[in-house]
Amino acid sequence: MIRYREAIEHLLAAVSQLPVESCRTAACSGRVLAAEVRSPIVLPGFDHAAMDGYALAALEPLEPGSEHRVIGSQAAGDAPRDAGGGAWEIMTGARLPDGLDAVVAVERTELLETAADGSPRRIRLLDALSEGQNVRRAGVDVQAGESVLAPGTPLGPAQIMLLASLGIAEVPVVRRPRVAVIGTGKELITDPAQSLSGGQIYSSNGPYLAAALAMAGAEVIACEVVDDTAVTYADAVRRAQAAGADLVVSTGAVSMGRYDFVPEALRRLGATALFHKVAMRPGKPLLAASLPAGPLVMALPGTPMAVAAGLRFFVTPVLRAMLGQGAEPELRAVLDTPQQPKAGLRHFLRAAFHLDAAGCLHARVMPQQQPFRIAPFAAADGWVVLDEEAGDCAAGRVVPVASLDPGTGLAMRSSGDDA
Ligand SMILES: Nc1nc2c(c(=O)[nH]1)N[C@H]1C(S)=C(S)[C@@H](COP(=O)(O)OP(=O)(O)OC[C@H]3O[C@@H](n4cnc5c(N)ncnc54)[C@H](O)[C@@H]3O)O[C@H]1N2
Ligand code: MOO
Repeated sequence: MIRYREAIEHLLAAVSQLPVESCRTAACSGRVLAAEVRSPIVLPGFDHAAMDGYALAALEPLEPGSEHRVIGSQAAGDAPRDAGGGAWEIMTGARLPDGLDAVVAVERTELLETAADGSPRRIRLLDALSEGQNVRRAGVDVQAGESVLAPGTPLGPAQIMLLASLGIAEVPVVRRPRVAVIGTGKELITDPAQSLSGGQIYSSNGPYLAAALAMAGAEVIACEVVDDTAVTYADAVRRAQAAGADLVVSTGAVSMGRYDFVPEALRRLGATALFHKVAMRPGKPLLAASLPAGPLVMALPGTPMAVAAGLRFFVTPVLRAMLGQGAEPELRAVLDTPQQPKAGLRHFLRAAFHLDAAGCLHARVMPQQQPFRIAPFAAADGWVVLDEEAGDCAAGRVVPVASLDPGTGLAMRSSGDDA
């Protein structure tokens, strides 16, 4: 039985980054950037007004009470203009006429004279005005040629705003890992409209994995359930292979029972085992193997929390490697509930998080940690990880934590007041 770190090393040695493809900026949310993006233009593109008001030349600071003739009007979208020696009415976002360098907000002026059409002709300043006031200078946000996004960046709405503002229509992204999900067990019912009989249960691992894999950036190309035979399992793996899967994630049939045929089925397919059984709880019987012509197979134990821990702490790092991303940054929290983990095993525990008054993150390990229990998982905020040498953990110990799902930040649903 190997340890977690060693198992991850074996997995990462078996995968490499997937090919690069082009993606429309408008459609790139959830993708991972494959190459550095440099800006083709400056941002802002020209000196412009930050307020609706008047643009003036204020290299020599202007006195409160000074009066100025208004000779033109400039709105957002208007072409460059020469100031022509006077003040200009100006709107927020409008390009400053050449020769002007300061903007006074309209409410900080007194209107002395208007033209027949109602446009301002003469104004008085209520305050002093100096160069640069209420002006957004060209290039202060982004310089031309500046590196704005690094490879490996997950693209979301904020990055789309930046790319769109730079007029970048397409970006290089890493192809989504193609993942086939295979559930095993004749007890499983996949149609929620079907009523259960005898020892049947609704399959929850398939829908969970499909949702979690998508959040981790994968494309789920198949999600099926096979019965308890090595032949149907091997057929499903072959179908995944033919469909171009990079990864097969299966659940169940990897433990010690008479119907736990996955190791044998993979052997017969010519797969090379990377490891079987990891010193951890839950999910110990996890098996990983690689087929000669791909894909990598990660066979998670069927128990729902073994699937959840396997997805979060084994499949997610593999997908990150395929997407050209490094290891997830480690997060830590103060443990509120003392724990006595079994020595030599890594424990993945469901927990509720809250922030204390000082803004420090706390984790309360839920009392119901049995691996078959699904309800506490759906009520949890995330995971507490206790490593093999953690020993007895008193309250107050700082421990590693992780978000409940891959690809998300920490979220918490309680303020901690009820702690
Ligand atoms: N003699 C031993 N028995 C067991 C051991 C052991 O070391 N020696 N390990 C236990 C551990 S730990 C785990 S975890 C389970 C893993 O067993 P399998 O991977 O063989 O999984 P199954 O037996 O097929 O299923 C386990 C459990 O999960 C339910 N299940 C399966 N698939 C789904 C699904 N798609 N949706 C919802 N629930 C599912 C299944 O009905 C079983 O209840 O083995 C222990 N036994
Ligand atoms: O590792 Mo298993 O999920 O404890 O039952």
